[in-house]
Amino acid sequence: MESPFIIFIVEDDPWYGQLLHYHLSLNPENTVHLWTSGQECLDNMHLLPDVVTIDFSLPDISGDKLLSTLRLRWPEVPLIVISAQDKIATAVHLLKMGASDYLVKDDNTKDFLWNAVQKLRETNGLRQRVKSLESQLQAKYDFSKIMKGNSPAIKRIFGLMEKAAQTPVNVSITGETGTGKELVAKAIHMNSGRHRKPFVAVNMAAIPTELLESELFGHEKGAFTSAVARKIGKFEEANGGTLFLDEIGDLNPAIQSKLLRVLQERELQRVGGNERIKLDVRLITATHKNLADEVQKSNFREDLYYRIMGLPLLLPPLRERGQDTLYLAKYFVDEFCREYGKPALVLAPDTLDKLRAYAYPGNVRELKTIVELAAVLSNGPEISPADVMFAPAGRDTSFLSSEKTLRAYTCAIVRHYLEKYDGNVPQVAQTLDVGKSTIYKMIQDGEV
Ligand SMILES: Nc1ncnc2c1ncn2[C@@H]1O[C@H](COP(=O)(O)OP(=O)(O)OP(=O)(O)O)[C@@H](O)[C@H]1O
Repeated sequence: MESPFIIFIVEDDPWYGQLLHYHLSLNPENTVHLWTSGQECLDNMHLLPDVVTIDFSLPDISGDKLLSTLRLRWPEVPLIVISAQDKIATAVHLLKMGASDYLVKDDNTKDFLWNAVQKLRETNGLRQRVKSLESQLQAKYDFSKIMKGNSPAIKRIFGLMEKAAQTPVNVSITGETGTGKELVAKAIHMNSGRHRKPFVAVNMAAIPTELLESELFGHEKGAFTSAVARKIGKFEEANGGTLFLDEIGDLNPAIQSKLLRVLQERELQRVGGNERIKLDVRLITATHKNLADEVQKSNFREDLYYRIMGLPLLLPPLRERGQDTLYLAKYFVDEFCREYGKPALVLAPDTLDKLRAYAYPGNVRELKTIVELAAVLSNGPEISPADVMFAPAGRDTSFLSSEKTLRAYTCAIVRHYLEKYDGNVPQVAQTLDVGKSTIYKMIQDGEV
């Protein structure tokens, strides 16, 4: 049940007070209290009224004195002044002191008061809804609630995210596709002092080069042939909040220079415009490339690199997060069942082996897709190895270019064959001409 809307009427004329009390009590959701003096009202403020109506001429405290006391101590509570005087100067004075409304005592007062209370109820309802949605959103972005992981590598990232949320420093996130870069950026924003302001994400690689400048900085009407109206750019959209620039490593040199200037000057001019627009934007960038290498190769401006680097976060690929693969797989299965109202599903031991053996070039995104598909395909309470389907082999074309140690290559090869033969260790051992126990040991040590 909704809590009642508490109304205080402070009125020394008993007949008039009763009239207002009766009228406002017609709505059963209102709880109305009638106080005949200012002191009585102050003594009962612990009841936390949603609105107080004040008669301007009270016996003990003047209306404006009571108004200023209430305003000072309970600034959130709306105050409606009811007065016999129809003087504009008094009304203006009281409204300036913080009264929400000023009503003159006449035959219509009770109806005006009814409407004023009704409006406050609606505003109150909306305010509470906004508050509850805000706290839901906040809870949704609680680091540990959205970013799952137990490995030391990911825990280190959580620690850095915490630090990033507490300061307005720029953040640069590096990680392979699907490692959670956008999730990290959103979580930092939602846990920072800017969480009530916009979070705007732009994928630089997805926007054609010729549109990028106007997309980021906006344009004025007529700036170019197709500019039929003024357009606000992503920087302006994010003003006061956070701008997440994904795939920053793919930026062409001309836009790199413009971006650098905007970041240095903390203001921008829309394309074709003269007005200088001040910016207060927290920048989070992400890339799957090694930006330092790109600087070395002269593909990325060194000055821009240092300007955006801020706090660097290196998201490890899933295959380097040890037991997190299985931890995340179980989490995604539970989430899937909860979301679709399915009875709980478990991953069979062979399925866990199969999931553990795969390299996940698409990282967490790929694991999530695989596990959700497996949950859809499964018959009965257990997800079997046959329900788990990986993308066609041979996707990982970067095999030799990634410059791993010999041991890491060995593990990758064993992982590949375990995947190919559905975790059938004797068959993998036979194909690679190694002992079964070597492979069992690698599985046991979490290497494959
Ligand atoms: N640690 C995690 N816990 C739970 N979900 C995760 C985690 N990491 C990533 N995800 C989920 O994986 C998917 C991919 O994450 P996200 O889009 O943030 O990755 P990305 O690195 O930005 O990818 P890309 O580089 O391809 O844009 C999303 O559905 C995200 O919610």
